[in-house]
Amino acid sequence: MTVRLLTNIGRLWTGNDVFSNAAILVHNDRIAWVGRAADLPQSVPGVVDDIVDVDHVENLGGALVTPGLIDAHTHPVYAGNRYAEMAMRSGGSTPSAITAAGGGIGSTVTVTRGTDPWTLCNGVRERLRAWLLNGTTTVEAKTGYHLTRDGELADVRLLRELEKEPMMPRVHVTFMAAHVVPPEYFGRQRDYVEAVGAWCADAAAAGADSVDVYCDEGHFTAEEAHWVLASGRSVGLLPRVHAGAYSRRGAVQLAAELGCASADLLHHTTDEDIAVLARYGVPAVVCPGTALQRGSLPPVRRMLAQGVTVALGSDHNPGHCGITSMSLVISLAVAAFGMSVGDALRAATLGGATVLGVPDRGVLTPGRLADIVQWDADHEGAFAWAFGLKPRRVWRGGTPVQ
Ligand SMILES: N=CN[C@@H](CCC(=O)O)C(=O)O
Repeated sequence: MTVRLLTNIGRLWTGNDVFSNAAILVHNDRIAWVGRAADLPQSVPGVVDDIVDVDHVENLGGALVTPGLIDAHTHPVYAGNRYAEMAMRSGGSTPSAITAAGGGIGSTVTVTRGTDPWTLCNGVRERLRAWLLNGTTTVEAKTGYHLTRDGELADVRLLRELEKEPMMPRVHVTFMAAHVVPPEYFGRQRDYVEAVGAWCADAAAAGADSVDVYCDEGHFTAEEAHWVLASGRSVGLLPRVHAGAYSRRGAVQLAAELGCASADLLHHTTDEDIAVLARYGVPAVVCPGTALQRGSLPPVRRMLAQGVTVALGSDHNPGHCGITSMSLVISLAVAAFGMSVGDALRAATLGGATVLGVPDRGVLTPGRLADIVQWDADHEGAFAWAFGLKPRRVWRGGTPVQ
């Protein structure tokens, strides 16, 4: 049993309250008490009889403290890179020109399939570690670059195994074999959709938490997405959907119909879509890094105004965006989506916890996980200023990350 007191916190942004001159008492992996240091009780029943007897006292030097950040949308299981494709796109090349030059998602599928598991594992480990060191204590991570039954299931297991290692964030594993149609199924898209539906039970058994489908032009129709998501839901996976990244193809309505845990990206979203999200309580995951890359921004302020729960994601993937810093994502959300710092920080903490169905985190209150970040600043406004505010220290479940 370990009791840890974090004290001399200049500004504590808990997600529910803001305290100045604050302290946090941590008992094992959970928060035991938070508040103004002046109100710290002498004893906390079941935790410590006398506050002078805590095992560790850490002076945070007047810094800003927040909950550990949560990245609600990433694609980290891949090998290789597509830097040349990024350069082409920046120079105005069309998606068909990029594909003709050997780029696109299919090229990552080829490289990932040809990479040995050890090398793939090392790459994913490095990425996940970067998230944690940047202050993100929970990462949603999708499969989707093997697109074979065995490869996708190995990806699920890889993520589950990596999460157990030291220096890793918590991982929410999403099975996304329905990313694109792989080459061996060209001309047989329906067969692939049915195969993926059947693989969902294996993915759940391998440890996946969610199932996701890319419902968009050049990917899957709403009817195909329905098949896969309903299959996943029937075996206990949380359904989520890539909706409106390039075009509106009925994904928002589908998300409402299936009670999806999230509709993601949402660049092409009308007021009617927003009303559907609000009415059916479907949270939105928005990703400023890739929205800026594509030059089409989701109407986030209108979503918030209509009461839609918003979470933020990096949308880290090999083809568009290498961000592993949610503090940078917060800066971009403020600058590009016009979110207030408070709304963006909430979307990167409580919003993510809501979307991932993990009520044990995202807010610093007694009983929640002690996933905590001390930042190199004394006010949360620094997130808007810094474009990549750095953590000074991160605790995962009460344990300092070295
Ligand atoms: N967000 C998900 N997938 C990306 C593609 C990923 C890639 O290009 O590898 C997309 O939006 O297109």
